[in-house]
Amino acid sequence: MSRISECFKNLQADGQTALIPYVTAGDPEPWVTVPLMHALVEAGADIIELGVPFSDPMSDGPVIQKACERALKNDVTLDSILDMVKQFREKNSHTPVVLMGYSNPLEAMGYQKFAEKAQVVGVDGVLTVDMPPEESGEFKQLMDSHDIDTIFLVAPTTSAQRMKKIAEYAKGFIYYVSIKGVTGAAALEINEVTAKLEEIRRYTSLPVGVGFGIRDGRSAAAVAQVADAVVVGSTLVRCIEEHANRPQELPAAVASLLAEMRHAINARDLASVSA
Ligand SMILES: O=P(O)(O)OC[C@@H](O)[C@@H](O)c1c[nH]c2ccccc12
Repeated sequence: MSRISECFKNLQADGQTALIPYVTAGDPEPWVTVPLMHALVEAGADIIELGVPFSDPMSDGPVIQKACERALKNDVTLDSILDMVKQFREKNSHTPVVLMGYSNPLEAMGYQKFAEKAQVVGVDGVLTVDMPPEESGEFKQLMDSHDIDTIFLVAPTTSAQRMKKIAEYAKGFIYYVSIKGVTGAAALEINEVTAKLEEIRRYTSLPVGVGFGIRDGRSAAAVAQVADAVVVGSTLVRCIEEHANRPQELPAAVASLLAEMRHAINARDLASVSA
């Protein structure tokens, strides 16, 4: 069983929801990423979504776009990111790491080489925003044969027919993008999300995570009531931006934001158990 499936299985057994922070690798400086990942785990992260910075991140809003720019200015490459995962694994063998980004950097390395390296350093999943499952053939096969889960996005506009296709191709979990638009946009609408998750679950028994528009403990706790995982990106990345010129303080500051969300989710979980 993959590290991701194992993680969800354990959480579900305890009636808990996964908390998945997104951070861009190498932002604001390469050395920060590994200590930040450890701090996030300590603050309650169950899975880490590590962004591979890209020069043209078309699904990302200004906050994550700027994070990509900061990281790229430091010459962060896919190779150096794989090295960060390797370093992270020296002290953490249980927290799944999902590489999240656009297909271009993976293509540039070559899918075969990427699959081999990613498996060796301990990457558990990949989410390539601009690669729809129908076009993922060779890539997906390589990920499968190297035990790396392929995670795909479902959007509010995704048709039932495409949901079926995505459910066929997805491994690990399915990522439901709660709102149309880019990362860091408006707040999500919980009733709409609830209805959509019901629909997605008709097609898959995989866990379903929700991201986009989760900004605080309240929205995290609300989503946790209906989703298997809560993904938080821009709120954390904004905190990284604010600490860009005092990076020593950054891991603790970002971790404390995440810890607030963890507490809010747990409080709700407990309330619903006793209700
Ligand atoms: O930033 P938000 O609104 O909290 O949403 C999570 C999101 O940042 C993260 O999962 C992500 C970063 N880049 C993406 C591109 C597409 C889909 C998702 C993402």
